[in-house]
Amino acid sequence: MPTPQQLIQWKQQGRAIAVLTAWDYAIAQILDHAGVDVILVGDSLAMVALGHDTTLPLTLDEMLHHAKAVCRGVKQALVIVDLPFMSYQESPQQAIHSAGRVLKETGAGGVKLEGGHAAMAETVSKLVHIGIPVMGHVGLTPQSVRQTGFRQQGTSPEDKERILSEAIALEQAGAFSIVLEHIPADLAQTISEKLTIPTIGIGAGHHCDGQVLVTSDVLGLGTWKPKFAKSYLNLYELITQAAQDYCSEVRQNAAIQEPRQFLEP
Ligand SMILES: Nc1nc(=O)c2c([nH]1)NC[C@@H]1CN(c3ccc(C(=O)N[C@@H](CCC(=O)O)C(=O)O)cc3)CN21
Ligand SMILES: CC(C)C(=O)C(=O)O
Ligand SMILES: [Mg+2]
Repeated sequence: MPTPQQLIQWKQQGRAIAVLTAWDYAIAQILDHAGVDVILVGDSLAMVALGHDTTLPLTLDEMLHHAKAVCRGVKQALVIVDLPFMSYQESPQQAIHSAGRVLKETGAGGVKLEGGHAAMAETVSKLVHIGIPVMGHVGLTPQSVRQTGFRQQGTSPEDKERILSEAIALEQAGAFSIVLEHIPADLAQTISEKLTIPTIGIGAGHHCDGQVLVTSDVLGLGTWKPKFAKSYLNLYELITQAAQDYCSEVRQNAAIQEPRQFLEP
């Protein structure tokens, strides 16, 4: 199992970090056996597993329920859990309480939270001082969807400057890694070169130190995905075919059995 410290060493060695999301035991077990380095229990599960339109409705208790299931399926990978919207933004104390529950009640190795402004960097620093590994997340931060939509961030010079300074602040606060979501590739490259800790990109080009995708997008399981997400399989079609094959077999067998019932005394 890679430790947060090992991920920093992998960056120095130029070994790329492969991250995928999981929300239940079955998927987590397969990803772990497949050799995925880090399994993220992303709050995107609100959308891909629970059917919400955004990640905002997910509660900490719901996240703990999914994170426990994921951890039962993982033997090798490092498991990181997203802190849900409004389970950490109120105060560093609230963040400590929520991250503490994640580490106490699941087998996870750390938490991820969104944003890199001064107040969030202070929260990260307090979590790290307690001994809780923290992954940062800047660029498109879906918990701010009501402000930004799901649009690409870091397109204006001021925005680029702000996102770079947030990433630096998170590294200085002690984050062991940072997700860069939906920002231009040149900005992601600049940040990756400036930081000692590894960057994990999603829709942020090929110059990051690792990549993350939402597993339902990779598997082609959902009906909607971001334009930057690559599918390696079309599970939607495969499951449809299997379910239809099953239905016709059940109906065929029923058709064979039905006349017999009339023959029985
Ligand atoms: N299935 C799934 N995959 C994800 O990667 C993902 C989620 N869900 N849910 C949480 C966030 C939301 N993410 C998203 C969602 C949409 C776009 C996207 O396609 N943006 C378009 C349209 C933006 C708009 O609404 O105007 C773009 O052109 O940027 C990007 C990232 C990434 N995360
Ligand atoms: C896409 C990743 C980075 C995430 O935060 C999530 O799945 O919730
Ligand atoms: Mg998330």
